[in-house]
Amino acid sequence: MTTLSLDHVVLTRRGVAVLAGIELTLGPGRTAAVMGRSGVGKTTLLEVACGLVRPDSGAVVVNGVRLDDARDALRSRTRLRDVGLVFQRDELLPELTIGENVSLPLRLSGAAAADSSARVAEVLGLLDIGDLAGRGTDEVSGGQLQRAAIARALVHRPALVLADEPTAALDEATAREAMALLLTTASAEGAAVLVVTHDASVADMAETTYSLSDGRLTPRDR
Ligand SMILES: Nc1ncnc2c1ncn2[C@@H]1O[C@H](COP(=O)(O)OP(=O)(O)OP(=O)(O)O)[C@@H](O)[C@H]1O
Repeated sequence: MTTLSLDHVVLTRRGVAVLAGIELTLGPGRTAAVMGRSGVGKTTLLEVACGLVRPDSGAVVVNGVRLDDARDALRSRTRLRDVGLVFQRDELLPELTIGENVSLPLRLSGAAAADSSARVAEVLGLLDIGDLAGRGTDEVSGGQLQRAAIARALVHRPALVLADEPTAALDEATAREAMALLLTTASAEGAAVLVVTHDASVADMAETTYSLSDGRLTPRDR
């Protein structure tokens, strides 16, 4: 089954066709990156892919659920259950520990505390931050914080992980390390990954890379 399918997706904002016929499919465990200059529509593409924003036309299917014409409740449920999201920064809650932050998607989907803690420990271990569960978000490095954000995106075993400039706040070496961990851990768990970034060295770590311009995706040579 296809994990993410965007079929002729069109979205106009303020008279500009930000997405002008996007075609993209990703299967389980596959990874893709989208590059493009600032304001070209990369974040918008992710918002449409997770059902947060409805396109004007075209079909968006995530893990077998058609989102573009689904009711709000189904779009929210699908996003909670089937999608993991990673952003650039400032996304972990400072009043919770690293472990508590990572457990949130599980707790929100109703998992029992005991089941959650075993899975949280597992996924923190996969990202090599198993010893940081009890720390506050201000007691770890930027790279460790981003690993925790990746752990949180993966903890509920989503079919699809969407990442918006996930390494932009990190130095080059830490960025590559975090991106490699995101791609390998997600793929090993069978999740498809779509990353948007302006950083070619980060994008090139995905199996396929595209450029977004004038509302369209074109495969990028590398
Ligand atoms: N909620 C909104 N309402 C109207 N226009 C918006 C909205 N969000 C974004 N836009 C516009 O849509 C276009 C695409 O924005 P988007 O954030 O997707 O770009 P981006 O490629 O992610 O940019 P950056 O790399 O700077 O984050 C921009 O022209 C932006 O001003």
